[in-house]
Amino acid sequence: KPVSAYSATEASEKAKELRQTLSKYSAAYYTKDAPLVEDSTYDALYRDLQDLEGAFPDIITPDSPTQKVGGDVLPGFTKVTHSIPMLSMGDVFSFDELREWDTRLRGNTDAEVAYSTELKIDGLAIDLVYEKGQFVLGSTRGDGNIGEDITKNLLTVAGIPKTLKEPLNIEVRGECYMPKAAFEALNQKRELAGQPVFANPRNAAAGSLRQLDTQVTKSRQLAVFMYFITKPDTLTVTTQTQALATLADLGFAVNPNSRLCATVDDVIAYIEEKTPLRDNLAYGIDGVVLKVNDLALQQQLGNTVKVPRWEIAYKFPPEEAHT
Ligand SMILES: NC(=O)c1cnc(N)c2cc(Br)sc12
Repeated sequence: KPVSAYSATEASEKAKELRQTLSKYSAAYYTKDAPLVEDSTYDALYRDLQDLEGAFPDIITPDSPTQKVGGDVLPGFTKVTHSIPMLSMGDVFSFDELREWDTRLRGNTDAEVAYSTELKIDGLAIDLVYEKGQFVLGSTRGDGNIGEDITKNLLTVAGIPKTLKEPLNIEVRGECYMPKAAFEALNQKRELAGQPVFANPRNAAAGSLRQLDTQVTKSRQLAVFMYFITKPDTLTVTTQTQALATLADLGFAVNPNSRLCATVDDVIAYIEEKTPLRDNLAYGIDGVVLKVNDLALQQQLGNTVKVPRWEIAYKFPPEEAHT
């Protein structure tokens, strides 16, 4: 029955039952040679638990299979070890924090600092590998080092060329998302079919991509915005703005709202300009990303244990609950 039909108590009981069932199934899957159920059954129950937890966050328990560190790799998917870790990103929640971050960064280098300022798409990170211009491997972020092979599913997603305009060996990263209109239509359909609805477009995109049934993925109208080339030295790309232009030239969907900002004041002006447009965008965004534009300087600044020093996400205040 739809998640919206559950009372908090029922949701908590149903979640407990799902956790027990899922851990029984995954124990059998990983320890015994014969799984107890089809992957698709496991995935469906896993998603039901995710949907319930999405609608009733306080029923989430630390031992829930959905809470494994860094997003566990679902059974049924081949694992992919990323060539370069897919790090997450630090974030700030106010202009004052953003200015502090900018001051600290400028204190770390004598070089000129300019920022490529980009919208933070509310989807899930993906990695795409091309060999001689052919798309050969697509994967999720997973825990940052090991993700899931979702190549077949990504072949159904708009904005991902199967063949590049040049026979390049290249690896690119971006965000896969479900457009708001597709999200609304999907939830209406699920509601009518008595299936649990998705809590938000990001969950819907994740659930649609991490599907073992590619036909389901194909039906979900997913799209991407690409924003990162992991091996730019194979190209004459030395800045992030050039990387974005190159991605577009190669046939990838690139978000049109990026801007080169010379100072943090320019970034704040960009944020103030873009924030009111948020509700009119065809896709969800949850903030703005600043990246040091010069790629050599990014390397020089490096990463902390968890996140790069050369980029930060300014997160929008949580949107008032949609009625
Ligand atoms: N434009 C960007 O760099 C960008 C956009 N949307 C996102 N969700 C993310 C996440 C990381 Br990590 S970077 C980035």
